[in-house]
Amino acid sequence: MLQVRNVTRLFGTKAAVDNISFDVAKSGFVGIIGRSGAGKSTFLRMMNRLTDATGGEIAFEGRNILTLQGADKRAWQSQCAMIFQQFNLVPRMDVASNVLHGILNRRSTLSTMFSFWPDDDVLKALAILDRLGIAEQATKRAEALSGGQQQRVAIARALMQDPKVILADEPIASLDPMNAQIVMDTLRRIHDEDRRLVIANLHTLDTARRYCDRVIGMRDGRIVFDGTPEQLTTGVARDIYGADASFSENATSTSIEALPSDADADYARRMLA
Ligand SMILES: Nc1ncnc2c1ncn2[C@@H]1O[C@H](COP(=O)(O)OP(=O)(O)OP(=O)(O)O)[C@@H](O)[C@H]1O
Repeated sequence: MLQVRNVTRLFGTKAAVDNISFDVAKSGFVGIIGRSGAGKSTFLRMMNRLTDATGGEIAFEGRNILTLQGADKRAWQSQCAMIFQQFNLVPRMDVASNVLHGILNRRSTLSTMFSFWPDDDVLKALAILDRLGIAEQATKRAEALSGGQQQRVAIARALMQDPKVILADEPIASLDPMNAQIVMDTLRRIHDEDRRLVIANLHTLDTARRYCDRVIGMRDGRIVFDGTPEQLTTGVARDIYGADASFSENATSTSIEALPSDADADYARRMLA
């Protein structure tokens, strides 16, 4: 399904992503972990063509998406939806319109300028909101919703594109544990029910273990681990994070069961800074 071959992204002389390769044979839920600056976001941004690669190839269903231009590139970006840490909604716009914006580039500028959306599109947006349990929020301004609800609106906007791939860049990093769980459950359900490939950058180990079929660990732009959640032991995690013996699992936890102690929270701040 996906072949990543020797992909590199340089910023000046520094390699943010350094010659990485991996395959995804069939649709799965893949987590990418690593400390801040490891290259996780840069990789997702290259996949979505928000950032150009310096070298390498990313083939999706046999086609190198790194060389696509113009309409082909836009079509790929529509098949490969992206969800961001900060939701990226239009705060003053109502929730349904935010969701409809997922297909903005498929509709004429004039009709979208006057907020004229075909009934079928509106019904589809409402059905997606209903599926994600937030249909009753459809007419509210996005800014009036909680963080967890806003992220579900962002997921709904992504689903509006009917994407084959969902890229989530630290989707729960701004959320409290309860909302983080709701958002991760939502992403997992979308994968399970629709078989869409999900690749999520995650900053917490317990989330990666709990939700992913496969975890890729990045450090200094390179892949230093690629395995199952079971293989992601504390020792392995210590290597990925470049941490010493004082490394604490709870320091990277957002689970409700494992809220960090003050000491762990302090440690986490230092690790993730
Ligand atoms: N536009 C840019 N210009 C220069 N350097 C950049 C740019 N974007 C990223 N970098 C650098 O590339 C490296 C990888 O950054 P990236 O954001 O991909 O890491 P990350 O693992 O996603 O970390 P974080 O979780 O903090 O976003 C970092 O050293 C970062 O400073």
